[in-house]
Amino acid sequence: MIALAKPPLRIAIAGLGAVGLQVARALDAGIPGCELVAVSARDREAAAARLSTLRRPVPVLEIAALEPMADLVIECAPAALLPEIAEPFLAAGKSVVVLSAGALLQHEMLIELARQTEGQIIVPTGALLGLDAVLAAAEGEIRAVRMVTRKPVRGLVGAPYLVEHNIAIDDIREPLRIFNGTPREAAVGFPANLNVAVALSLAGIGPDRTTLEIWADPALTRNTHRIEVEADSASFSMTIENIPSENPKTGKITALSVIACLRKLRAPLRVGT
Ligand SMILES: NC(=O)C1=CN([C@@H]2O[C@H](COP(=O)(O)OP(=O)(O)OC[C@H]3O[C@@H](n4cnc5c(N)ncnc54)[C@H](O)[C@@H]3O)[C@@H](O)[C@H]2O)C=CC1
Ligand SMILES: O=C([O-])CC(=O)C(=O)O
Repeated sequence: MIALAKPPLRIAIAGLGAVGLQVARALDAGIPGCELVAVSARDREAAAARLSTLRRPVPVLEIAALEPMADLVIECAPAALLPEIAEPFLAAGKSVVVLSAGALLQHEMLIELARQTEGQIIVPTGALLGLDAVLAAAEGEIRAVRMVTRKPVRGLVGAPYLVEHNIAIDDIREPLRIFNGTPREAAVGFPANLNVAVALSLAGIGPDRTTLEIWADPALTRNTHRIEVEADSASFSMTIENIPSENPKTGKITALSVIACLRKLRAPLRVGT
């Protein structure tokens, strides 16, 4: 006997920028088992105009109005909005896809809330690679995880860490190391830039034992992340060179990672950890 079809997962998107708009378009084009039901945006009129080309336009609502309408929300907004977006969904035992992964470290109560209600926080691989291998290695013993991020100057300007430490990068002619520390420190100093390092640390040995260097490189056009892992099961190193999207801080692959993650939620065949 064939089981009855499940109702589609009702999906809301909070933040209609470089990531949100592309994910909205993909959902509108069709991701099996998923249905876009609403979005939230700062400028609601502009968002409605951007959505008018969808086959099935959806309402643009306040953040607080999303939860009653949806089973899952995709947070792709400025990091400061993470608690406002995630908390109602988690309190109701629902799921949240989190792009502003760095902000999870400042709001660890969200993870505790998900534990209590059996909700779920899903951090997609985003602009990074290899979290499947890092997760597998973490089931054994990981000795070290190192990450080196190199970004074009325009992908870093304005970061609070640079302002606070009076580091001027606009006119540099050579690559300059601007940070050497941990993902926990970077999440505060580079909230719009180093979500990837926090995602890596959550998959591996945590935000205090992972090490991170950030370089501003005037010759680069791509956001480049290199990861090196030493574990009792394997040693591996990986590099990704991200082509920036319409937002120079965000690689094009980020939205595609979210789309792949959504496709996996109801897929008959799941590949990768
Ligand atoms: N985990 C990862 O691998 C990556 C994470 N990110 C993070 O994902 C998030 C989204 O990135 P992008 O789409 O590039 O950013 P974006 O700046 O292009 O879009 C964010 C959108 O949120 C909107 N917004 C602002 N206030 C709002 C409010 N009160 N209600 C609803 N919407 C509001 C803005 O108008 C903007 O359209 C950022 O936090 C970014 O740092 C970005 C790249 C990779
Ligand atoms: O590489 C990118 O495109 C984005 C990035 O570093 C991040 O948000 O963590």
